[in-house]
Amino acid sequence: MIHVSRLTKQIPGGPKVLDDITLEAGQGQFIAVKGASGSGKSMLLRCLALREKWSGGTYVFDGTDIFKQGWAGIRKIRREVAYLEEKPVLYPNRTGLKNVLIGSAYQTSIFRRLTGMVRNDDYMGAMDMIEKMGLLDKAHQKVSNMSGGEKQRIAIARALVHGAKVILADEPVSGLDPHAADTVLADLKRLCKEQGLIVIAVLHQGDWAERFADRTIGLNQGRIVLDVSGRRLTEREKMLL
Ligand SMILES: Nc1ncnc2c1ncn2[C@@H]1O[C@H](COP(=O)(O)OP(=O)(O)OP(=O)(O)O)[C@@H](O)[C@H]1O
Repeated sequence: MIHVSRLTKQIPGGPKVLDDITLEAGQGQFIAVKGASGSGKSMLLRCLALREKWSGGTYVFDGTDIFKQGWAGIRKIRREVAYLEEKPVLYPNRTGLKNVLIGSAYQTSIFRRLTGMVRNDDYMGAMDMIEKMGLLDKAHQKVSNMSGGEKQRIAIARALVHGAKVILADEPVSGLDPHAADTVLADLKRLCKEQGLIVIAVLHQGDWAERFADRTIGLNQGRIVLDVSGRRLTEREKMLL
């Protein structure tokens, strides 16, 4: 469903930070990205989310050749590909439910943005998703009073309610305690299997990649040097990163 071919990112007047990346990801796959600091993990996710301009390459998503479609392609990515940062960007003084309902500007109709009105179906859809993320009792609590793991799960619920088919998560659990990290990753894995979601997550630390991912991709100096099914890396493979 995602087919990236020969993605290159050259910093103007600077180095090539992604070099000839070719990558496919199918529905229901949970892919971990590993690599040393500066290897290009965040840049890869940011390019897939179209938060960075590509210097070269083709990007086919869900059968659509994104760059050939102009704005329509960019809008498709904004709507269907969610980018989750380590500290999710939420409205701290609003409730979990409100945050899930709001969505991003690309996902919310102009009418709803102007009036703040919410259809009953949307309300129920948001509550269903919050329940799925195990946060029903926190739906009406302000996000500022939530833990890091709860905030991540609200951000995931928000992405899914607004139609995300892909979640790109940059170190989604690095600041969390082990139990909260496990909960977030287990939720993501379950959603992959239940909803055919594609998750691509930077999980460089610890053993999260081998415990939760179906596949691990390793980057070194902007190139893919490793692409293995979900298992522990051998000592030799770790040396490549
Ligand atoms: N705007 C920029 N201008 C110049 N260089 C940049 C820019 N953004 C990223 N880089 C460089 O691109 C390379 C890859 O950066 P990236 O943030 O993707 O690394 P990373 O693997 O995510 O690292 P970390 O694990 O430390 O977050 C780095 O060498 C970084 O310095």
